[in-house]
Amino acid sequence: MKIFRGFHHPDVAPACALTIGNFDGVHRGHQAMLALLNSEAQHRGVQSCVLTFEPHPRDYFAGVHKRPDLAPARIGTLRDKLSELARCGVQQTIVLPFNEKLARQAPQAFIDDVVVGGLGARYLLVGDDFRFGAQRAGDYAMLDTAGRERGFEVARMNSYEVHGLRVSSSAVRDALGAGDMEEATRLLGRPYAISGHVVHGRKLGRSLGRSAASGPHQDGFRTLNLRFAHWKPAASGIFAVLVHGLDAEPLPGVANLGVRPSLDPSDVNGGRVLLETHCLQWPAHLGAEGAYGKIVRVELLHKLHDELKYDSLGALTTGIAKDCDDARAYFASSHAETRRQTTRDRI
Ligand SMILES: Cc1cc2nc3c(=O)[nH]c(=O)nc-3n(C[C@H](O)[C@H](O)[C@H](O)COP(=O)(O)O)c2cc1C
Ligand SMILES: Nc1ncnc2c1ncn2[C@@H]1O[C@H](COP(=O)(O)OP(=O)(O)OP(=O)(O)O)[C@@H](O)[C@H]1O
Repeated sequence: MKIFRGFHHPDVAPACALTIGNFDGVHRGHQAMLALLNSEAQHRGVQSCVLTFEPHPRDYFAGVHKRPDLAPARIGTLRDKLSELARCGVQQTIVLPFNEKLARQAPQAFIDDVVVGGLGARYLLVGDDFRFGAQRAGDYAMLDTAGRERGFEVARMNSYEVHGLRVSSSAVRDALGAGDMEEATRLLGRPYAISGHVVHGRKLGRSLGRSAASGPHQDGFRTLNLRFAHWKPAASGIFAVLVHGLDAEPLPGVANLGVRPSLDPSDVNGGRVLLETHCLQWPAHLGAEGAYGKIVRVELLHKLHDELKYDSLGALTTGIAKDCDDARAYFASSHAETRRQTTRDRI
């Protein structure tokens, strides 16, 4: 999949079958839409193209109005979105910075500058609730009229539903917020996952478990850390996870997604949202530093509990040791084994 920031680039396809939206999570409704988009693009001999925004428009307005509560919790980072769009077979994605100019652009100007002038849309597919342009004043009827005048076809996608409910990013956010990973999986059509480069933490984890130097924890609770590049993740807490991309088989682990309230907030990652994963069994052949710089995908299969503010490092160590035991118990259950089998081929 080709990715462009903005559409003023010589390699942007001169004509395309287009869809527009935020695509946070790339859920089953989005997937159904993208399948239709791909087949319409193929039929017309043009590229399938997604136009998406970064930041999310509601993040932009939350900033302008100094109302962080208006920002939607984020299901995935831009990296997650782009990798799922590519997996859905999209040929080209344009990431448009959502800024003041776009926020103020009248719907007709958006059609002229972006849809026709910038992207050469021959076919435009939108959802049944799609609105666009300043004040969200543009709608399907306006697009349809413009399409007749400017020579592009406009189609509307019916709501894709699961058990009678429209699948939406908001519904996925609600499921993740409630820690209901089974419901999130149903809506996403895959287990919820976060991917990214393994970055350095402050290497405290390796000494944490050692104070309880016995049993399986004598090497400490080393963690592999991914940054979640948004301040408001839709999910948070402690999870049983599978790590893909390090070894031939996914590695079972236990992870913390959050801001680590028990630690000193002034450290290098203080306040940043991290996904910190402790693999329950670290393959010897990877070596102690074998994960740094690699891109991994961590599936959050089952929530154990919310992040806690422990009052000492000793209490944190005891808490993590219990989380490891609980994750082991989860993986020992037949239910988890089924999930593990079904995710194996998605590295
Ligand atoms: C399974 C697990 C559970 C955790 N739970 C919490 C928690 O409830 N509260 C908290 O403040 N930090 C929690 N942490 C974060 C640890 O404080 C952090 O991973 C540890 O200090 C290592 O940091 P480092 O990777 O920078 O070395 C957890 C970490 C793991 C791996
Ligand atoms: N279940 C669905 N069925 C059909 N089309 C959908 C569905 N969900 C989203 N779409 C369409 O996909 C495009 C991108 O959707 P977008 O990510 O902006 O919205 P969303 O998933 O409804 O998110 P939110 O809940 O935050 O409004 C839009 O045209 C939207 O109408």
